[in-house]
Amino acid sequence: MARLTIKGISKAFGASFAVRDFSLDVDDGELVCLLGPSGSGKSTLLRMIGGFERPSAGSILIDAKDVTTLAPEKRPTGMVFQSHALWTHMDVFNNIAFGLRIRRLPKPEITERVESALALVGLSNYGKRMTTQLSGGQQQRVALARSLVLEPKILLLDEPFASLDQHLRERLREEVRDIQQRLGITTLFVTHGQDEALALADRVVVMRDGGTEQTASPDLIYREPKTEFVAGFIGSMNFVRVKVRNGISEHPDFSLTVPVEDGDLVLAFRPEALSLSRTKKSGAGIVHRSIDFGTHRIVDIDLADGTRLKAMTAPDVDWTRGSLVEPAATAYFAFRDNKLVHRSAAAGELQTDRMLGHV
Ligand SMILES: Nc1ncnc2c1ncn2[C@@H]1O[C@H](COP(=O)(O)OP(=O)(O)OP(=O)(O)O)[C@@H](O)[C@H]1O
Repeated sequence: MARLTIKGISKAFGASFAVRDFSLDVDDGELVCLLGPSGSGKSTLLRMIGGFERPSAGSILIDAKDVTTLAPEKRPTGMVFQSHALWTHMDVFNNIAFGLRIRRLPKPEITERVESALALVGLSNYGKRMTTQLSGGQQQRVALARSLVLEPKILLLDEPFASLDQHLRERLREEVRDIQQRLGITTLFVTHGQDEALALADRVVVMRDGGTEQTASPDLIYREPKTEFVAGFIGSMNFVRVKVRNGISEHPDFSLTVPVEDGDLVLAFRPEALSLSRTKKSGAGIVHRSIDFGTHRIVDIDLADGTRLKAMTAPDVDWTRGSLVEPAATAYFAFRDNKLVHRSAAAGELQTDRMLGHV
């Protein structure tokens, strides 16, 4: 088990920064997901921790030992990349044994450790297969075993399942979570799939432009997004731009009491916090589409100003296309200049698991 401490690291490529003054503490046995849009610096950060990239500033400590300038093989880290890069001229056993041979371990120990790594990833009896004879999912399992066999203190996973289909990705991420918990190995997992991050992580770091936008448990990220960016990035969210005058938002559909200074504001509602009622009033919202997901229904509504909203309703009420509806918000967030300035009391009670993967 190991603790990872990242202190104010930056990485500049020429004049631009891929990572900017990034700090994070990862606890013994914790699994942290780095989540963010393409180009937000996730891979660069992971590569610096693994020793494949030298930081321009800052330091990286593993169990209080400074490893900032150590070569990858001198660090107690194991990294699994998006493309597995297995050796095609070697069988599975030798792919996994390679790192142990370099370390000159005795032969019986190599055999024992490779076999237990194969068992860990569910590939016992695959040792003699050539890697070209494996499916994509099996190849990623071999890549994982190749890292785990070296017993790293810190496991670094850079979108390891990005190239696999959704079903397999879900299965493998469950397996990784299982292995990670069984071994109690401190893990950093890069992804740009929010469902993956929320399903796997003890904590999520939402990255943007090389910095941290928010670090919190998946549940808190969902229920208490600190910025408009995080609110829009995690789960489904509706945004409506309003002007606030005398503490009331001026909007034909969402006239709410918002205890903030007058001025422009962005109101944000989760689909499950939007309730609909039928109306005959012209100028109301119009149902664009309504999809039955069995457990719930997702209804798209167009407002008069062109804004499209998503509402989550009970599955058994059909909102036919073209019906006039009045949306009302039961919970909302209010953002100004990207920062959360107010959250209605009910917003803290939204349920992460109701929404994930559904909208
Ligand atoms: N070797 C390099 N030389 C120059 N610029 C680089 C280099 N590596 C990364 N960058 C830049 O740094 C920024 C962050 O890249 P990085 O790959 O870390 O992002 P990412 O969040 O992992 O993206 P993705 O999700 O697409 O993999 C990008 O703007 C990228 O173009």
